[in-house]
Amino acid sequence: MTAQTAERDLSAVIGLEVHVQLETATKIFCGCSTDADDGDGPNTRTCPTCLGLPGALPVLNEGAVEAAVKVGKAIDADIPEETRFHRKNYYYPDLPKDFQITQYDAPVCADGELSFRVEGEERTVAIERAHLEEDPGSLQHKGGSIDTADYTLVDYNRAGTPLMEIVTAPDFRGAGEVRAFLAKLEEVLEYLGVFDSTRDGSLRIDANLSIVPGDEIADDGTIATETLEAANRTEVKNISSHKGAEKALAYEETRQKNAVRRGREVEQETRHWDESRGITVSMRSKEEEKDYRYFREADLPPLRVSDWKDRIAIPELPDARRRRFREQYGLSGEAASKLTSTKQVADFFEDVAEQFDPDLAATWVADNLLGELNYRDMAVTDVSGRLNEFTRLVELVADDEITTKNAEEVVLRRMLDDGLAPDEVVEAEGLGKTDDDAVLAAVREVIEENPEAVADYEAGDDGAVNFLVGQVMGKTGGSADPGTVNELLREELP
Ligand SMILES: Nc1ncnc2c1ncn2[C@@H]1O[C@H](COP(=O)(O)OP(=O)(O)OP(=O)(O)O)[C@@H](O)[C@H]1O
Ligand SMILES: [Mg+2]
Ligand SMILES: [Mg+2]
Repeated sequence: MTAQTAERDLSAVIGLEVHVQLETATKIFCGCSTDADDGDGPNTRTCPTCLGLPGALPVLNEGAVEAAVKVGKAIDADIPEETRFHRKNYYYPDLPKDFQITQYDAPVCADGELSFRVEGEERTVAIERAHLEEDPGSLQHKGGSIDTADYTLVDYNRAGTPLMEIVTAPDFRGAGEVRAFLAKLEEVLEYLGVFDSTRDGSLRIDANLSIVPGDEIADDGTIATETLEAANRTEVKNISSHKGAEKALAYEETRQKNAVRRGREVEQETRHWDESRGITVSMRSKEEEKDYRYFREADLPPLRVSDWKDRIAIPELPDARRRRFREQYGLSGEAASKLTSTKQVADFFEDVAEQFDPDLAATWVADNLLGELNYRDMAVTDVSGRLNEFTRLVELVADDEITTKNAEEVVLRRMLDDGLAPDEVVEAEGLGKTDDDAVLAAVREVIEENPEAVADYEAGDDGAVNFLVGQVMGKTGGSADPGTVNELLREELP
């Protein structure tokens, strides 16, 4: 077999476990703040419960369950009548009580799915389950990374932050698909208001990858369960960015394909993604389920969500909102995508579109505002308190009080750079369109001062008007409307 056929005959199979921090004010089993890093220093947001001291009892945070139910609804999952917590036992310094309270056989969400677009195609990946659990503390490796550090410090401020672990089926066939999926997942979670992507470490990925011979993949892309179970997979733990996941998986795919091609077996193991070196390194052989000695968490009774879940509402999700924007406002697909990129942008646009022609609102929000914000590394959330100022700017343009060019290039920029209100910029820069009398006076002066151009015009040279328009624009400091000047000139010329 040549290397080329071998390449074609092997396919990567990828499944993800995505851990997302749910946005709640307090931790999942105690009243400590979830603000892990508000400047007070390590281990200041802790109590006997999240420190795992003997005898401390967990009390479930209702807000965390509501957030989880919202996620379940957004991914079309089944939310069972009753959900339960289990103890997953393992020894590691980030987990002082030596077990993590998590879910096992009755997770809060099961059998969901998420669709996303990759390279112009719609893909749907199954979500096997999504369950609630507590985040462990965070380790800080000093003098190196996890495998090379001199020593390690532990901070329990993060311990007990509500996490949702979202487990996909092994439905991905490449790292690029994973990246597109993660972007879509984050978008949905942010729309739900249960997640903050700007928070450090708020999304962490365990990426599982195995190599399967291409002829084991059916025409519809499915792979037999026995094949999936038989394939040795590696799990790259704790990747903290989309880009990291993409790179780690691309690396792992190449590494495993090379091993298979050389006739070596891939070890079933847990690996670590070393961001700075751009490689994955072996950490330990993969633990098996029995290693965790799962058993019921007796300190938390089973939770009935059956009637409660119906009262938990979710907002319009990005796909639906994009569709509605196209229909209701007549926007192009591209404009609708841009304007729904975050819930905040979409809300902002709708506030502006309520007051103006949707096309004008779309141009101003999608092109001008987002462009200028992007250039400054700012987000719509940085200006959401200034909606009135922004609508005033659009109003100045709509009412023809300032030119579009000045609005874009002067007013908007100074609003963002100097925090000025639009009327203040117009005043400071003298941008108000010159009133008609002043323009007429300038037109007459220009005709007086340029007898040669006037003669050319009389001789039939229409281009001479353009020259005269330029002269008038110069006299009025660019504030006159060129179309009006043109008309006035033709009226005044002999
Ligand atoms: N052959 C395979 N190749 C790649 N990924 C796979 C394969 N089979 C299963 N997976 C993926 O492995 C993951 C299994 O996650 P799950 O949480 O169920 O178990 P785990 O990793 O053993 O448990 P833990 O939570 O302790 O890490 C899923 O994302 C699944 O899609
Ligand atoms: Mg898991
Ligand atoms: Mg795992």
